[in-house]
Amino acid sequence: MARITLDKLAHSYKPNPSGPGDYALKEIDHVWRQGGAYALLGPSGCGKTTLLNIISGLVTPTRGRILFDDDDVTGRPTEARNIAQVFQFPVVYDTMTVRENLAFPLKNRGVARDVIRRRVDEIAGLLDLTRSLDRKASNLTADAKQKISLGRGLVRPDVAAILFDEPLTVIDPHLKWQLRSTLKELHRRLDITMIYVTHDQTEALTFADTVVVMHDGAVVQAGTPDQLFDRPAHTFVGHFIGSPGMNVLPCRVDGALATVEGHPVTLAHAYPALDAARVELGIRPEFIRLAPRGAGLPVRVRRIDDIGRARIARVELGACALSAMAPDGVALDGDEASLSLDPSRIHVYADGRLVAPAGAIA
Ligand SMILES: Nc1ncnc2c1ncn2[C@@H]1O[C@H](COP(=O)(O)OP(=O)(O)OP(=O)(O)O)[C@@H](O)[C@H]1O
Repeated sequence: MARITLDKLAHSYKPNPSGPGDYALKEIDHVWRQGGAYALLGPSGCGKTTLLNIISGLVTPTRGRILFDDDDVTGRPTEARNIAQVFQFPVVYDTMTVRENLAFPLKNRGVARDVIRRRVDEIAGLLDLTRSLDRKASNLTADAKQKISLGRGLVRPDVAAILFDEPLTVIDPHLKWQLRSTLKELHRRLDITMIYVTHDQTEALTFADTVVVMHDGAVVQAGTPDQLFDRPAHTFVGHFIGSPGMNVLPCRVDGALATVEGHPVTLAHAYPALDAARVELGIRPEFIRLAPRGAGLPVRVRRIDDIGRARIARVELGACALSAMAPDGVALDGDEASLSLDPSRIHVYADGRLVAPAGAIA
């Protein structure tokens, strides 16, 4: 069990990187606390697997260090790092029984037989594999095989961390929900640092206490699911998290007044003068209400989507497309309507980064 520190870590797959564009991972400083349940979330190609491979020792970083507690493991191979890994696709020994597969990592380390039996029974119970324990792994479904892989990752109680790389990819959709809850429960019981890589926000938000969001080779925010929703540190986070994501509207800001497409928008705070190429206002659809034409920002309604738990209006404010909540029973006259924005939920971004109001403590 360990705290994992990334110290000025950067990685390029090119032999002679010259600029930031040559780096799959830009410089990262981050601490994964002992016992934390983390998700590493981001779109395809943002550098998640590269970072995971650096933590596990499969890739040696171009620059920087990786520490397990105070121990510098940067140059050490995977076998010397005491890490368990679960990959996208099952890694099981087909000729062994499920019990033998689960016992393998413990047997390899000379753990006593009765301890192995107890631990294997416990993990099999948690993963609902008890009835299959004496069956050969070769005869099982892909779901069951991936559960064995999960079990092999979880069976050692002394690992520094368990790394999961999109572990539910092959799992049947109706089982995914159940397995995510099982993993969360296992994390509570086992007190092991877990890092779970995914591009799926639902998986990240249900599994993790802390979600680390990556974009274009950099960590743009690490926070609780609520923090990511309430105060996205970057427009990418606002847009990537949420369904639909945060609206991001080009604007001008002058003190406590923003101007969007020529219309004034009152802010809850005054902002300092912003010296940025791009100034934007961010607000989630949940904090914008659609109303019949009248007071508020004048918009044109393109369509209304019923997403089950709510109705989302897709509207245009001048050249800006945005989404807003359409309250039940709202009756519109033609396609013209108005929007009211909750000022306390509006954020201001300069070149993609969240700006603190004037006088606020960052
Ligand atoms: N072995 C490699 N050699 C060269 N470039 C690589 C290698 N592995 C990854 N890359 C590049 O590094 C960048 C980050 O890739 P990485 O696989 O870490 O992203 P990811 O977020 O895990 O994406 P995915 O979810 O698609 O696996 C991408 O531009 C990718 O093309």
